Amino acid sequence: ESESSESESSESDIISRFQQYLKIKTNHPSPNYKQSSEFLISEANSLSLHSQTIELVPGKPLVLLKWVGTSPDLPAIMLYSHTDVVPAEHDKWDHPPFEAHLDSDGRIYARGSQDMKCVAMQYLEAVRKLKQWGFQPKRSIYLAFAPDEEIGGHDGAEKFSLSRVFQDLNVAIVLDEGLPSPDANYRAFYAEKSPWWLVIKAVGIPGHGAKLYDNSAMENLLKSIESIQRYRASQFDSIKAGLKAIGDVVSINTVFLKAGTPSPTGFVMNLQPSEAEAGFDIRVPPTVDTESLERRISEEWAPTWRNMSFTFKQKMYGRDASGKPAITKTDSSNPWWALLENAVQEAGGKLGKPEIFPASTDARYFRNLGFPAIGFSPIANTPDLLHDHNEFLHKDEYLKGIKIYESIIKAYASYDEHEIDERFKDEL
Ligand SMILES: CSCC[C@H](NC=O)C(=O)O
Ligand SMILES: [Zn+2]
Ligand SMILES: [Zn+2]
Repeated sequence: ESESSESESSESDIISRFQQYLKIKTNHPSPNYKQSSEFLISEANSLSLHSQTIELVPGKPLVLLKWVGTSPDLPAIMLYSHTDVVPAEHDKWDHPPFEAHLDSDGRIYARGSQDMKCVAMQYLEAVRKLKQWGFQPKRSIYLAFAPDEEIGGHDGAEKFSLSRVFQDLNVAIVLDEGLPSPDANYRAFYAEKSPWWLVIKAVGIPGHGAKLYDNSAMENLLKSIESIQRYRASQFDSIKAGLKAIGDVVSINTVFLKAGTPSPTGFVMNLQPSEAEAGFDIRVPPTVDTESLERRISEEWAPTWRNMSFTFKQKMYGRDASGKPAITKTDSSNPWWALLENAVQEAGGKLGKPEIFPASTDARYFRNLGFPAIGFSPIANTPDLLHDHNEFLHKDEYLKGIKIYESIIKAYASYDEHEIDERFKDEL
């Protein structure tokens, strides 16, 4: 009886630590990084982990923790997470997004419960358990808690990945976030799409709203939008037909439309405007022929002969320094992939087919520098509610994820290529 109440109380401690982190308002546009850093450092102290706060940009701290390995010269393991979260529309949630409400079913509602405060705390809880059991890592393990992923990572992962501090860590493998899986198989990502945020603008002759004439700004912009919608449908159709996965196609969505002549009661209704603009969030898989997409943009979607121009608010290429697609290998040339698959399996889970992440994560900065990076969040049987209202994680799924990380950290920190574990020999 005492045993069961003991394990119950430790489970509630684990959940309440998760809730504490979820309650810290690290939402944009002004994330409270001071509070999150203090919390993470106090967790580190309770685990006797060495901690360091790195402020590559003032007010944007990255907390770096270290568990020293017994063979500290072996390349290290990096357990990476971002501390910031996207904003939440409080009145559209069933439970306030920063109260981490645990409902009677066991669901924990909070902004960041899936993206990705869960992962951050699961790393720490797994380390706590491994330490309690007396496990000693062979490789050193770093835990990095970085700012600003949700706004592009420029003052976080980008600067960190290029810093002397990071280079000196001698990292072998980076683990970063993935996505929830609606079924029982976990999802794992070996690459990601690159963001192209495109704005196209049309100009044209203004005129009376009753007139029919060619080359108005609106007509020119709408022709582009029709063409973009056809392209979007062709990409989406190959997913709907089951021929391709979301990670393998170009996604393009219209995210703003800006046109018309404002009036006190809305817009002037009998005036065809001289300018019209639209914005698109495009995501480009790493192996797509970017030149042909660029040609499509300049020749079909924003051709100068139709009085159009375009700019990019963001444009990245998923390539490494040598120009090759920034892809982490999933074959036998990358032992970390097989180790992950095995470790997940030993903890009673299963990985689905390796995927390309449909959006952006900080992992791209490490992959572009040639480091292997795997996107993985141990969340199965859960709807993907990243950036959505009512983001939640069931406590049992959270607890299961800790076991998954215990297994991964054990396997990763023990892996020594000169002394291959017999169990994995076939797969490696
Ligand atoms: C391109 S920088 C923005 C990064 C952001 N990451 C997660 O959602 C994304 O929109 O993919
Ligand atoms: Zn995220
Ligand atoms: Zn996010």
